[in-house]
Amino acid sequence: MSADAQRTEPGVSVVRGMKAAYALAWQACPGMVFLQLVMAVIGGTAPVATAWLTKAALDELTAAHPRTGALMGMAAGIGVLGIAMATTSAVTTYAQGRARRAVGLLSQDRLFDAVNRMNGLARLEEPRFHDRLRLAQQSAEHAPDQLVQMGLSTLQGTLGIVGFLGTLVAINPIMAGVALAAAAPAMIAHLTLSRRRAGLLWRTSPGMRRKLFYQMLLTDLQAAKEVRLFGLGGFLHGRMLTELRAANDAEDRLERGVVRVQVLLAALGALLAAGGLLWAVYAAAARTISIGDVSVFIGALAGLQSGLSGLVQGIAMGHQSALVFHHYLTVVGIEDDLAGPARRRELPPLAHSIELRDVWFRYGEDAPWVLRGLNLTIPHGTSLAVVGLNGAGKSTLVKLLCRFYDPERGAVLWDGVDIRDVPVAQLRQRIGAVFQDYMDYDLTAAENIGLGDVNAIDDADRIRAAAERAGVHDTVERLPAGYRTMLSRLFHAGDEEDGDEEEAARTSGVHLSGGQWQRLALARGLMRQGRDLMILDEPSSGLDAVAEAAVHDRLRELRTGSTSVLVSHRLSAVRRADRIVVVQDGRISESGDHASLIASPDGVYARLFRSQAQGYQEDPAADGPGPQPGGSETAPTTVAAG
Ligand SMILES: Nc1ncnc2c1ncn2[C@@H]1O[C@H](COP(=O)(O)OP(=O)(O)OP(=O)(O)O)[C@@H](O)[C@H]1O
Repeated sequence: MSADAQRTEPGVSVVRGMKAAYALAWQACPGMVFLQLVMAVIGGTAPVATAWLTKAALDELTAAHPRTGALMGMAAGIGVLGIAMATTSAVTTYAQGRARRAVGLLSQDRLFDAVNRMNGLARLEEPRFHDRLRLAQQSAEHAPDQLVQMGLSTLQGTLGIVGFLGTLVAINPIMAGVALAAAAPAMIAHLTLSRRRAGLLWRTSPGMRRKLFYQMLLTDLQAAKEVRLFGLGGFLHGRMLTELRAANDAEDRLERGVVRVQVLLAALGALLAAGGLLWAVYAAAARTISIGDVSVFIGALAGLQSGLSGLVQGIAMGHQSALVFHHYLTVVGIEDDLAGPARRRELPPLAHSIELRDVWFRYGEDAPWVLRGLNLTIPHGTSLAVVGLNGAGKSTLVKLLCRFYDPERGAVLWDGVDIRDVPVAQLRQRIGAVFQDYMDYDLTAAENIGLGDVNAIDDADRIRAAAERAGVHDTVERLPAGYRTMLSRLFHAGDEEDGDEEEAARTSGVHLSGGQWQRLALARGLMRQGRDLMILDEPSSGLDAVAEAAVHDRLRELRTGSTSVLVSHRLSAVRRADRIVVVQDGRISESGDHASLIASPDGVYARLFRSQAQGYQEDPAADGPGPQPGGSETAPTTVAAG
């Protein structure tokens, strides 16, 4: 086995995995697990009883004076056992299906409960976490069921094996010992292979996620424009196949090893069976055993061999499932990526100020510092605007205010209380926000707004008021079904089973423009109006000039007297904030109101303001002599949108 395959599963406890999977199955559906247990006992004992009854019947038949009554009884017994064995399979399949569905539901519930328990963003940014989550999802669906099946087939197999083994020992103990010993190498080989398979799943997981990513790009509506215009289809398709081929190659290599092992084991089993048959024929000819003995011996040897082989394969499969189930257990047991409070405190309604005190932050131990000892105070009831060049750290500052990450050094204080000491949910209850990278939800227009305060998702008046404040009410009203319109071309509104296709067509398939989506996001943020802190990170970048001016006028009214942070590159939007700060080199480099900042001509703010203002002034070159003859060959025609 490659060292890598071993390395992928450090410290995995198979026993722990099995125990947890059994507990999960039992909690999800005890009745069906018990039914499977009963069926396993019947399935394990019936073949042995059939073999013995067959022997007795054959011996009776070859006896000097066969008793008809006894023979009929034995034949009836064999028939009943046959019916029992035939029906167990159907009942087991039913019980298995119900248990699998119940386990799937419970395990997915626990898995996503654990994902929701993570309050920060850091873990979701770890590729390895996504690899683990993918395997956790897969194994949550299958592993408990596979482990239950393994347990039951082990029980069933063991019962059969004990019966057949006892039979063989009675007739030929040496043959029994040999058959048993032959199972040991098979067990070792299968366990090794199952460990390698689990290791392979872990190692190919990044590639399989990349494959899913390329697949998603090939079918995603949002990506479709670039994919088609830049002709990326073939490129992405090729990359997808490369990932798939790499995973297939690794699997093929493993399967070649598996086939070698299986051929060897099958040859060993056939040799053993042939040896047993030869011995039985020889012994019967020599009259040391009866014809019935030959029958039961052959049946018992075949039964023992197939029982042992099934047992070994079942254990190996369970072993592999337990190894993969380890990913599920890891995710379910995962700790919040934000540290718990050193001393828990309640968060008071904001009365004085929010302060970032000597905040140092970077996105990873090897990543460069984004904030380097930043100090900033946001007094209660004032509006603050944050400006700076791309990558200066403005959005990072906002993310620290929402406690999506904790500073590496320094603290964020809310009326003097370190926000690490209060429950995260309490902090976020007090904050309203519109993010730069807001979401477009494939839901109805009302839901897209109502999600801003999920408790009020059915409150039509509040949703409408938020839409009006964001200047999107008229747009929504004009949609085919108003606020009930589904903003998606991927899903229908409501239940398709209702059969109201006309209504479905009316409420589905509407797609908004970029600016309209942004105003919906703004309305969503405004559902939380009246919270202690309002954060607006580029809330108007996609709006047309008229809408932007109108939105900012409204936002200014809303922000008056409340505490707000506005991040924007549009300096026309920030100029009326109570205070403007410039983030540069991880610190606040300038601070003041518009007039005082513009008065320092060499300052970053003044330079940014001048360059934006110049952009709106007349461009002398535009009034020049116009295109020269032949110039159209070199000058491309451009169409600007947005
Ligand atoms: N999740 C992240 N993981 C790693 N680095 C990040 C992450 N988010 C941002 N960064 C880095 O942190 C720095 C600051 O990013 P941030 O988004 O805060 O800048 P910004 O001032 O808001 O920029 P912009 O004006 O372009 O929106 C950038 O160098 C960026 O590459």
